[in-house]
Order: sequence, then C-alpha cells, then structure tokens
Amino acid sequence: NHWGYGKEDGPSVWHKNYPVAQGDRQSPIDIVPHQASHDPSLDPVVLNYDQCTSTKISNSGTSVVVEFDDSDDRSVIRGGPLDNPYRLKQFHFHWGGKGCHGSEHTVGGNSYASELHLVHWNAVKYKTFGEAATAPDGLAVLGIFLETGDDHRWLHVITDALYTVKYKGSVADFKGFNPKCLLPSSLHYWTYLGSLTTPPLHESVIWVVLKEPITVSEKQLGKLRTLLFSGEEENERTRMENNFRPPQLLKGRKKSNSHH
Ligand SMILES: C[C@@H](NC(=O)c1ccc(Cl)c(S(N)(=O)=O)c1)c1ccccc1O
Ligand SMILES: [Zn+2]
Repeated sequence: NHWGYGKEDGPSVWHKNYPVAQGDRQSPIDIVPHQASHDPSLDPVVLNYDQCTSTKISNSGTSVVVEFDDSDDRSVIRGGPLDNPYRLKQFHFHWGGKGCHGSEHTVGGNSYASELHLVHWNAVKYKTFGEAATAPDGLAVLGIFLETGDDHRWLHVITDALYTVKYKGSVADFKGFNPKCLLPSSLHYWTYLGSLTTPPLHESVIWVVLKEPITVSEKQLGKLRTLLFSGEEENERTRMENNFRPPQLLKGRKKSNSHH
C-alpha cells in the first residue's frame, strides 16, 4: 500500500490507507498573515545546533532526508510555543517541478519554490521518536521556505552529495553538516498545531514556520530534481519532483504569530 505523489497514489487518495488524512489538525495549511493573532505571551524560538552534526543522507523514495544523532540533547529547538526542548532527528525538503512551486505551507495563497522541514521530537516526555510521532505534543517541525534567486552559499554541500542517493532506498555517509547554515536571518515565526504532511499523517506536530525565506538558485533546486522516486532495480526512472501535499482545511484551528 505504498503511497506517493502520483495520480494513483498521491495526496488525494492517502485517506484510503490513512483515514486521519481527513482529521481536524492536518498539515500543511494556508497561512493568512493578518489573520494570525499576535500572541504577546509567545517567546522567541531558540535553536541550539552548535554541537549537532549529521550522520547520513538517504533517498526515502519520497524525499531526500539528512539524519542526525539524536542520542542526546546536543541539538535542540526550545522556547516559542514549546514547553520542552525538542531534539533534532532529521531534515528533508519538498519541492515542485521545473518552474512551478513546491512548498507545502502557503502564505496568503502564495506558494514558495520549496520548503525545508527540520523534524524534532520531545525526548523529555517520550522514549523514542516513534512513540513521540503518535503523541499530540510529540514533534516540533521548523519549516523554512526556499525562494529562487542567487546561489545559496551552503546548499551546495547537500546538492553535491545528491548523486550518492539518486535511487529510492540509497543511503550514504553525510557527516559534519550543521543545518544552522540553512537558517534565514530572522527567526520570526507563525505557529499552529498540525500533523505530519506525509503518511502516516499523525496529528503530532507543533509547527513553527519561519516568516523569512532563504534564497537558493534555480540551478541548486534543479539538482533536487535529479533524484529519482524509483529504485535502481526498477526499469522506469521517475524524477523526484512535486513531492508536496497541498494545504488542508483549518477546521476551526487558529494560527498565532510570534511576539517580537
Ligand atoms: C519523506 C519522509 N517523511 C518523513 O520522514 C517525515 C517524518 C516526520 C515529519 Cl513531521 C515529516 S513532515 N513532512 O511533516 O515534516 C516528514 C519519509 C521518509 C521515510 C519514509 C517515509 C517518509 O514519509
Ligand atoms: Zn516535510
């Protein structure tokens, strides 16, 4: 029952195997800035990524994922809407096809070229990522929009490694990468309660979406599209692109935005 982003297995049919797809705190959503209520009690988010280093890069068949050693609290996000520190586990991207946009969250109905998700889990309250991924306050995802323009001076470290994980299921060593080089200058954010945007779509994510995008070049984005959805042994070679879920209904949720 593998899911994907095609016509037959894409977001419009995920509810058949994952009924929570029609739940009341699904992600992504359209963020309407002036409708987000200003919450003066919200603190800034704090990222402690100094000790963090990556371990592996892999092609999950749906995205490219960079994993981190989450055996201790060396890299955490805290503050903002979060009651505990959340440990960095992995980051991955969502993107579109040539010339069309591929972010998951939209802002006032507009989408960006791509979206980076830094996935963290609440290791204070839960013993494993898997357990946290099914708890309502289990995960915290930092969402960062990518817009096209000049080359990003650090993204090439990732795009230069993509040839090692071209096919679904491939994994390669990817040590020493610190994602703080992918952050924009401002940590001003919107926050709301939502879900994973990929199956199993658990409603376990506190979303923190940064208002300021980072800039990457069309050439760098194009390298993401050299990845394949398909495995080395498969005869059809389907380029990995448009791996994004469209915005879901708010169903009575309210968004708030950061205080600063
Ligand atoms: C594509 C990648 N997805 C995740 O690992 C994923 C995990 C947690 C969250 Cl919170 C999100 S998200 N998009 O909401 O930030 C995505 C994946 C890898 C391997 C197998 C299946 C699979 O879905
Ligand atoms: Zn994601």
